[in-house]
Amino acid sequence: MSGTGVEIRDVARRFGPGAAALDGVSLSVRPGEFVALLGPSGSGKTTLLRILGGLDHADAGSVAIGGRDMAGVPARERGIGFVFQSYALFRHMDVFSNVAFGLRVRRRNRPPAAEIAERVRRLLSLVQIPEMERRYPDQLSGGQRQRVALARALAIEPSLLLLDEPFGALDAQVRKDLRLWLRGLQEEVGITTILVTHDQDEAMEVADRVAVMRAGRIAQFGTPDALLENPADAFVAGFLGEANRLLCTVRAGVAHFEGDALPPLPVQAPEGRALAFIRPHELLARAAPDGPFTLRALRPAGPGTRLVVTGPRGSFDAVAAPDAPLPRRGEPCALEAQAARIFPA
Ligand SMILES: Nc1ncnc2c1ncn2[C@@H]1O[C@H](COP(=O)(O)OP(=O)(O)OP(=O)(O)O)[C@@H](O)[C@H]1O
Repeated sequence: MSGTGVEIRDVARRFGPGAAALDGVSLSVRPGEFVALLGPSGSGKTTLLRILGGLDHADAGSVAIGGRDMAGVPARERGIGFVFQSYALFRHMDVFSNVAFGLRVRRRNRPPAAEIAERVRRLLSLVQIPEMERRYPDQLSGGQRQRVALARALAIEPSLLLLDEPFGALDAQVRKDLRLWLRGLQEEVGITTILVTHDQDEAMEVADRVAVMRAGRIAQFGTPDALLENPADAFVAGFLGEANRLLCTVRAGVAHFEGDALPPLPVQAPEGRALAFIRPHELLARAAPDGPFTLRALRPAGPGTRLVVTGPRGSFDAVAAPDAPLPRRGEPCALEAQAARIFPA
């Protein structure tokens, strides 16, 4: 198995008179890359995945997989493996038959039965459930079912794997284990993978690059680090990671915070009213007898303690200044921003 590149150019899709589900989306995915489509509900993630898979069509624009234009190419001829959250296994078939299904129904290039059996067993051991081939789906846990769904998707040796919230129904710890395992598996087989999720931890943890979607467009496409460090706009800055928001005015390269809540901060931003996004680790709190804030909570207590402080302009997540003693609950304190991302308000 090896991955192919995917080229999406100016794809648009509209389902009715309202806003477009996709409004001019372009994205280049490299062979073997793991890309996450991340965005709020209704931003167009699933629609884009369905168009890639040939389950829906674009009204405009083009999709090429492995350099081949997909216009008019039916889903089953695209060489794509799918795993959807709701993509139930065939309940009347055991695990072996579920995984073998895509090979057995082939009209052309159907491998002989012995080869199918060998391939199915290899896949079941790859997804680490070799001993379950005679079980039926309702005799499996949710995580085991998703592994079978993955084995079934991989059985046809696709060059592209499309995953739509594959772990959505699982509890938090199983989700975490399975996504790390999936990333390892993806590296092992080298298959180009596109994962739809609305869980930013999931996207940031497994993907080489993340496409943040908003209202049918790609707000930003980049590595997890680049998105956190250099968000393209206020939406991405607010959507990814935690951030305190404060209004400010930028004058001569210095941000002056509303109500002088924090000391002025040198910034590189256009003049005028702006919204500052300050990550908790960039906001230092220290005890100050006449400080405008009050320490309300420490969470969790112990190493890496985060502080919650409140003041006239709401509540902020901060960390204790390293050069000062940890403030006590109820004590007045002052805040200082070490860095901020600034966007016009
Ligand atoms: N078959 C359809 N008919 C009408 N509208 C649709 C259809 N499919 C999607 N839409 C609309 O297109 C927009 C994008 O939907 P899509 O399912 O792609 O979003 P999403 O980002 O995957 O959301 P979620 O995270 O909730 O699954 C939404 O406004 C949705 O209501």
